[in-house]
Amino acid sequence: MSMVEVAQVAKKYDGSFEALKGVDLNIEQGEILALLGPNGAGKTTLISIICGLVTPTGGHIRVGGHDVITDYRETRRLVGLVPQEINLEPFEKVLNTVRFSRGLFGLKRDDAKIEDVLRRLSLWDKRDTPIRALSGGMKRRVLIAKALAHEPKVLFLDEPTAGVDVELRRDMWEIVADLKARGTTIILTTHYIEEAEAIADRIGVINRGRILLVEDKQSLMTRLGRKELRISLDAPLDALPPSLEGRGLELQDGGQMLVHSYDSTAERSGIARLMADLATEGIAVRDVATRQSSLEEIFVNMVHSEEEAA
Ligand SMILES: Nc1ncnc2c1ncn2[C@@H]1O[C@H](COP(=O)(O)OP(=O)(O)OP(=O)(O)O)[C@@H](O)[C@H]1O
Repeated sequence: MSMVEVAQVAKKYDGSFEALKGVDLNIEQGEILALLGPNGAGKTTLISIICGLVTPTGGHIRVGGHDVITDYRETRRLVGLVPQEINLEPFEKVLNTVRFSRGLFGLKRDDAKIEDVLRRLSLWDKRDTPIRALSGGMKRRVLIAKALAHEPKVLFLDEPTAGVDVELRRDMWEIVADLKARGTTIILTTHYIEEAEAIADRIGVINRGRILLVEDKQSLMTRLGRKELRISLDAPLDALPPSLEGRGLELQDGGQMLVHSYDSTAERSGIARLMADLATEGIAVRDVATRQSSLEEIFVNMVHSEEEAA
């Protein structure tokens, strides 16, 4: 059984604008899924629906096997949400803020649990500090602590590192890795492809209310990631010799660079034969380099071709 099951979920705002158009998504227990998508793609709407904060206009959602609408209380206890915006009470102290969040779920007070959460987020020393005296980064940690106070099984992070510095971003990634190690299922939305590349197990791409794909990160990068062999020539070529035509080769930089695109997963890349053919043609090679398309290029191409098709 998947931890989160989303089937044909649709959302129309104001009865007309379709923010989600039949989304299907399953998330397994203990995995980290990154939802990538441009502004307005529907990411926040989707996670708000799964958390039971926004009502869908169609479809079904189950968390831990419970329906989020008919079994609202049960599913609400299973999920924790770290929102995009900082919505904390400025004069409240850190410890009380987090303790209060646990109380909201009707759980009895458990100071040992709260201490554990605060320590894991490096907030224990700040427990008596009022929120307004914390740095922006510390406030983000408090948001995570609040979301973890009732020990949820599934944690949603809505753009956890938007606008934070590099150091805090890396700290956040460590916090997420630690949660995963403890068995928490994590769904995060992000604009940062680097973030998805660094921490996700699977990647979902969403655009204009539709999921374009959901795939294991590694296989996505190998499947869509073309590789290029860039051969710098001793002397520029005006044109490809006829023996090298029709093999996916391209001359660049005024004929100084020969570019061979190939599928890095194929059994034979054709590189050895190409180098031999260059020697036969008397074409001297100065240098060779390879480059692989990043997840960023894959993503931009995918969203771009969908926009063109629309
Ligand atoms: N309460 C609302 N009423 C009307 N339209 C809304 C509402 N909330 C969101 N929308 C619209 O639905 C679309 C999807 O918004 P959503 O916030 O889910 O996107 P997102 O992918 O999270 O974007 P971002 O990355 O900018 O946060 C947008 O066009 C947005 O304007």
